[in-house]
Amino acid sequence: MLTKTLEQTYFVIDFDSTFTKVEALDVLGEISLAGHRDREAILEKIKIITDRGMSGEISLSKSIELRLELLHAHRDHLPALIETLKNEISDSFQRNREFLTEHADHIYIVSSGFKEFIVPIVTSLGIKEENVFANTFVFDADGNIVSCDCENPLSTDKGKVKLIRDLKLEGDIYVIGDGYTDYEIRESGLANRFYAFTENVMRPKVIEKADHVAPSLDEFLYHNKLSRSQSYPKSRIKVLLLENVHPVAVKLFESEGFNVEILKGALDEDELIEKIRDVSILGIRSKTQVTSRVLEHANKLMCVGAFCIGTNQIDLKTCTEKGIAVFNAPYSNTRSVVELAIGEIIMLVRNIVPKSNKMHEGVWDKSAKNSFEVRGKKLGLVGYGNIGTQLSVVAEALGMEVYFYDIVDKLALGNARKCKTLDELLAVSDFISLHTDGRASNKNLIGAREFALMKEGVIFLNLSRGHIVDIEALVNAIKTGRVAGAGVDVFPYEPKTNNEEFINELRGLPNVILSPHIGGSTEEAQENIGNFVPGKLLEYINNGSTYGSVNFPEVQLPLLKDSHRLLHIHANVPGILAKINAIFANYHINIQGQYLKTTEQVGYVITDIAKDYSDEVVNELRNIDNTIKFRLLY
Ligand SMILES: NC(=O)C1=CN([C@@H]2O[C@H](COP(=O)(O)OP(=O)(O)OC[C@H]3O[C@@H](n4cnc5c(N)ncnc54)[C@H](O)[C@@H]3O)[C@@H](O)[C@H]2O)C=CC1
Ligand SMILES: O=C(O)CCC(=O)C(=O)O
Repeated sequence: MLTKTLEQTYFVIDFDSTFTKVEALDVLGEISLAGHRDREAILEKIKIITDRGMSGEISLSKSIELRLELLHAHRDHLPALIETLKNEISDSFQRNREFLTEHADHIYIVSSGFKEFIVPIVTSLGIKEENVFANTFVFDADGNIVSCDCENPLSTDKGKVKLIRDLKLEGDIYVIGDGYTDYEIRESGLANRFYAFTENVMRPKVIEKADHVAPSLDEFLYHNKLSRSQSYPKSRIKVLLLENVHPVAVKLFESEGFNVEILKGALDEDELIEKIRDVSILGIRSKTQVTSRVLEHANKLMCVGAFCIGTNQIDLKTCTEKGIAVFNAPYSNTRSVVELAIGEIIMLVRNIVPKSNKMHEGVWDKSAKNSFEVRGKKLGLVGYGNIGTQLSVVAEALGMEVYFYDIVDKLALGNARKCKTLDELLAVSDFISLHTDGRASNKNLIGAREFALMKEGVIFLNLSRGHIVDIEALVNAIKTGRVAGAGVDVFPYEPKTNNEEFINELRGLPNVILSPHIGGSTEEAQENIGNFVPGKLLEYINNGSTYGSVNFPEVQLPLLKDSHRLLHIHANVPGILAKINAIFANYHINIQGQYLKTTEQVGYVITDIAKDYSDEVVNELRNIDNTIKFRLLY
């Protein structure tokens, strides 16, 4: 539908840092200088020379000459170089092989690099060898690379201009490249447009001269309405990742070509309102509040990823009303919380923290008074979900008797005993650990009344959500000795960043372990979450699947193949599916696959159809009454 063949247009594409992610001579240096004692220093020099040449600071011929001198390269190094470059082809070129082969007659690779490595790389993606214009190495009798073919215009300044002039191409010329020498073709008047390619490097001097900036080949193809692998260039889709999510998540989005912004801390409501306007994918952890006010300004937002378990910080109802799918990571950090809880239970019942603090002050206080084993003691779990149940199993392995209370009827694991009421659990337990979710109605679930029901000298843990415990009541219970030790990881108010002071009445109390909401903060958990949540978000963006969403009708869709997928999100009112299908019938469109799932609030209809259909179909679908969001994928 969006394809257009530009019969008379030639695409002139640069190689280094455009077709590939890297500068090939830098890579050759890494290979040829392996084992050289000044390798790093020489490589740095080569990089500087490359950059100076690309940004037009020194002449091209000078840059080639200086680099070849430093390289000490040999013919035998070339196979390894080619192997490396094969893995370094720019992602958007890899994705758009179809464009490269379809337009092979009109695609020219013009580079001041060298044919010896360029030809094998570009021909592997369908470029014609006769359309590759580049330098060639000169070898000495022993196979050392000593120079380049001086007759070739591409080894001289303005060489690309000379070459294009000599080619006498009849038609429009669009140049795609990252370097100043690519822009020079446009400057000379020989090219109609110059696209500064920034997927791998950004050169301000080049960008300022460009007719258009292309963060990926998809953007170039989209701009020219050419056939492409992405219906909408991902470089135009902004991803905002807050609260220091694991770098693996950033990489996953970047390698798909998204425009990613990362911030270490959380943002407050007003700051987020400012940022959210042009954001399509938002990633947060537990601190960022995605309120209805924020969502009012989130006109482009398609999905939110909570890089944690809890989603109480997100206004899920408003997200659903606005057609924004929300995902979380329900299991990835549960083990980490369980291990911390077990560790704290033992530390608290042995009074280790006050003892350790005294030792640091030089006080040796050896005594068994008020120190106990956990074996045979009663552990009461409030909330028997993913964390509560795992803790139940591990605690039993330590010989503890487990009691639990959950508002939902849950299967007891091992020998754990179900309590009928919270009060019953509070009265029986030597240790109480909270593992409920953070729903609003759980606010102050544990307050003065509940502490009064607990055994004298109970050990109390909250690693779930801060608002579940009335802090003032906990402080009183500690001061009166009702609570002999407490482990608190979560607080009603938590600092937004590591630079903000932690202010709380629990500070300074004896035998109280305070931790900065790190129950789930282990390398393992964060890496797992960093893989899991982007996986869900990308499945939704790329394929429409909502499996695992916490607020959307869940569908696991087949991969899209040879068809276009139309995603229609609407308020769940009668008759929408009929209206959608009436439009397909009116336009004689054959449906290749259709899926419908609803929740109380919304309906989600996914329809796969053949590629040939008119724009009116899309317009009519978008305009059905009660439509919340419409998306097209191919
Ligand atoms: N400190 C940290 O870094 C972390 C904290 N968490 C928090 O831990 C909590 C538990 O997580 P999961 O076990 O994965 O959640 P989950 O959703 O699997 O389990 C929560 C359980 O609590 C029950 N529940 C809710 N309200 C209750 C109430 N008033 N009384 C009794 N039971 C109630 C639910 O029925 C459910 O079975 C959540 O609040 C989560 O946000 C999770 C991971 C890390
Ligand atoms: O690691 C975080 O930021 C939050 C962990 C948490 O509380 C959760 O997963 O619910």
